[in-house]
Amino acid sequence: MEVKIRLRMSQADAHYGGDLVDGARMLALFGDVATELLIRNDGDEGLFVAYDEVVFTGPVYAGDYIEAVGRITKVGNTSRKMSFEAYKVIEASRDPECPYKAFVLEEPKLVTKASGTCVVPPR
Ligand SMILES: C[C@H](N)CC(=O)SCCNC(=O)CCNC(=O)[C@H](O)C(C)(C)COP(=O)(O)OP(=O)(O)OC[C@H]1O[C@@H](n2cnc3c(N)ncnc32)[C@H](O)[C@@H]1OP(=O)(O)O
Repeated sequence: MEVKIRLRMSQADAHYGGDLVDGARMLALFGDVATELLIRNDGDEGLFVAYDEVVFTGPVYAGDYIEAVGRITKVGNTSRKMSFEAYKVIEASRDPECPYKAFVLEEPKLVTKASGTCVVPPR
């Protein structure tokens, strides 16, 4: 089972110079993907206990469209190990002369990957 969320990074998501979005924003998306995976798999929102890897592979800017995907990779007693990727699928213009231009990417760009573990109540 795979869960996918797609959304546009708004001006309110810009946190650093040049409208760069905080990397933690991608982790917030992964938290929502994890929650949906747990609801579908276990009927419970669960709790995120730990990430064992987070890699930011490309910048995200206000106006970019991001797809966050995740899946459960290992089922324990109460633990559910998961992997996640975030892809940029539409890129906002970085040209101040053409601020409304945007580009559909032929190939989605991997911007963040991660893996971690959530915990659900025992069955
Ligand atoms: C996804 C959510 N809907 C949204 C969120 O992100 S919630 C926000 C952030 N998370 C929290 O606020 C949770 C805070 N943590 C807790 O409340 C507790 O740590 C916990 C309830 C999540 C776990 O309690 P704890 O007593 O630590 O757990 P254990 O009984 O020791 O272990 C339970 C299973 O989890 C495995 N495990 C524990 N720690 C780790 C770790 N660091 N890395 C990987 N796995 C871990 C442990 O092995 C148990 O697995 P099994 O039951 O044997 O399968």
